Amino acid sequence: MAQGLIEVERKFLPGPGTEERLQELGGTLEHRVTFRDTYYDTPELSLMQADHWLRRREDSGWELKCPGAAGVLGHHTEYKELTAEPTIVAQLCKVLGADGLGAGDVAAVLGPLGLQEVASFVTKRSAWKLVLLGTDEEEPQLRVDLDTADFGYAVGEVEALVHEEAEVPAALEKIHRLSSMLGVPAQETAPAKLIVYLQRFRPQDYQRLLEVNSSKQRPQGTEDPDNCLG
Ligand SMILES: Cc1ncc(C[n+]2csc(CCOP(=O)(O)OP(=O)(O)OP(=O)(O)O)c2C)c(N)n1
Ligand SMILES: [Mg+2]
Repeated sequence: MAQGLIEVERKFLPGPGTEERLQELGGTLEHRVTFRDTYYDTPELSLMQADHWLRRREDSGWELKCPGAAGVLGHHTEYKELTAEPTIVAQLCKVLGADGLGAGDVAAVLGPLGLQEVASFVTKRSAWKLVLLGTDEEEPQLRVDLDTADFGYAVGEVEALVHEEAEVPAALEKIHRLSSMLGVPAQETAPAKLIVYLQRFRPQDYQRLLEVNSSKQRPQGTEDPDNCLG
């Protein structure tokens, strides 16, 4: 993927008819693929607490997702995806307040930055692409990924990749239109696979993240219907 693209996405819970509906809407199945993701963080989850998500995806390398202008907003998220290792290292040092580690390989700074594996799981994905009828055929084309993780959680995402913030509103409009055509209830949110993994297998870490997010997002004494962990 090109460096620094903005991923705008909305997650949903797929049903048994989702693939058929995608076909009816003119979607084409690009591929079915299986991959392992391993996520890294400090023991205190300093990266996740700062809404940064570092992972190595088998066969495609390192990636750091950093919040875009909106981060998590209502039912959609907006993240920059960094894939060039020197850029990832520079951003890790910035977020973790470390200096003088140079701009080398990510693997070489894991130890010095105190980063260790926090989650690892395999995903089976069917990847679809689709151009909505009635829109110009220019980018952003929409992508729909239907994922099933090896710990039994299935989640879908409608996604557009754009180059700059100015393109985000149009991408969002298309994402919401397609979500509705797929029968996704307007208020539905679905947690990321990693979040469900933490909830099931590292409940204390999950709780820690929840607390940090609640205190960041919620004015004192109000409800939290839209916690950003989904
Ligand atoms: C509703 C909601 N979604 C995501 C986040 C942030 N977040 C949680 S885990 C996480 C990292 C994993 O992102 P995700 O899109 O779930 O991964 P995946 O679909 O496997 O990778 P892709 O192939 O799309 O790059 C993020 C950004 C959040 N706080 N709230
Ligand atoms: Mg995603």
